[in-house]
Amino acid sequence: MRTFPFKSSTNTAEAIFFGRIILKAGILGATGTVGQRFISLLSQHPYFTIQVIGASSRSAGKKYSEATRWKMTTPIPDEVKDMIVQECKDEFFKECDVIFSGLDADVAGYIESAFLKADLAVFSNAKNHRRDHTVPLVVPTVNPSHLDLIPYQRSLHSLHKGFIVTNSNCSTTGLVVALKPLQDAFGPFESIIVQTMQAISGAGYPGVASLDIHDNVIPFINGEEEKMEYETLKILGDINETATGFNNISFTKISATCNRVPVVDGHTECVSIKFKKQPSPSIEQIINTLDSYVSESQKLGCYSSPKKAIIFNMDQDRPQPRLDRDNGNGYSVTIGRVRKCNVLDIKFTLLVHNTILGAAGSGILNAEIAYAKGLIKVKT
Ligand SMILES: NC(=O)C1=CN([C@@H]2O[C@H](COP(=O)(O)OP(=O)(O)OC[C@H]3O[C@@H](n4cnc5c(N)ncnc54)[C@H](OP(=O)(O)O)[C@@H]3O)[C@@H](O)[C@H]2O)C=CC1
Ligand SMILES: N[C@@H](CC(=O)OP(=O)(O)O)C(=O)O
Repeated sequence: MRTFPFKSSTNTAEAIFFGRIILKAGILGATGTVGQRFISLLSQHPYFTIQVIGASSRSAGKKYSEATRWKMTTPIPDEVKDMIVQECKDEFFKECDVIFSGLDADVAGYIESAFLKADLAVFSNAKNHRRDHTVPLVVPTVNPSHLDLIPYQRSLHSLHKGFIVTNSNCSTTGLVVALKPLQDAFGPFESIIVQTMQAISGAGYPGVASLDIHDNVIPFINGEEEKMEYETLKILGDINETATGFNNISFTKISATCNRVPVVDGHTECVSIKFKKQPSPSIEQIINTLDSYVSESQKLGCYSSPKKAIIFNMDQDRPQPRLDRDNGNGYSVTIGRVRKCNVLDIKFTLLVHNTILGAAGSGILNAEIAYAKGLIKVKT
């Protein structure tokens, strides 16, 4: 296992001076909501340097500051604002050790496939490759063991260092962080019912029209419920002993209902679950299990890993998006209101930052874990 030698926030030059490993990162879809989050997180990251940024032909050839409509609350990082945006063609990214993709799903499928073919290591946010059984679908604080599929994926495409790893749908991300410790402790679920209240930033920029979302709730997000119902099972499943596929994408019944609400960042989810094994655990056992969960990314000491993957809040009116979305720098899921469910076994409410752990942050933490596991081959 490899570890990054230092854990501080010195700049790139100092890092090279100290002999630290620096991974050259390319960002696809750099001008969008997720792309901006990648830029903001990577520019403060001691082990990555932003090498190339790409977007559509509408943006290519322009300075980043002219091509993007920057919506982060911090300014555009100095090292990026004058960078020229490239077209998303693999030839412009061949010096990169890792590629982070925040591409629109209409184009992510074929662009990411071309990057894979060019032997590049791609961490994608888009939905396109998530259902491929040779592609790890990884939430970094839940199932990093699925990265072990990478050698098999490489062998199928005769690659030396390339692969595609996807992170999951943002609502699914929050849900599986809560479910994973419960499944590990108390066995599989009989059924799961989840209702989401999803932030506007989840729809990208400009996203939902202000006249639709202001003073309103929209009870439909295209394709979201199907994604939650499928991705949860893949993520909670096990890969087989030869790391060539999955053992048990389980038969848990899941029902998701997804709503868009007038919140800027942070998806809230109300979850009810029933365990297969009865009698079900007590509320106290559930709370202790959630509160004491330690993810593999924490054990590996990854730079972006939150100190706690789950932050349990006992207050009766939490979690709330405005108050809790930045917990663990946006990498923790906050859970509260654990109580008995009169229909299933238990119910609770969770909150996940949709563009950090739910998107760019997962890609970055997945890359840190893949590097620690020796799965990223760095150009020397
Ligand atoms: N927002 C969120 O919370 C989450 C989003 N995702 C996924 O991440 C991806 C990006 O989402 P988001 O940032 O919200 O979307 P945006 O619409 O904000 O950004 C889309 C990006 O894709 C680029 N793009 C569009 N068309 C092309 C093209 N033909 N060639 C190259 N680049 C192109 C855009 O470039 P340009 O500016 O030049 O048009 C822009 O950089 C999507 O697949 C989304 O489903 C996943 C989890 C959460
Ligand atoms: N659909 C999510 C964001 C998203 O783009 O998800 P996905 O990566 O699964 O397409 C939302 O609206 O909040």
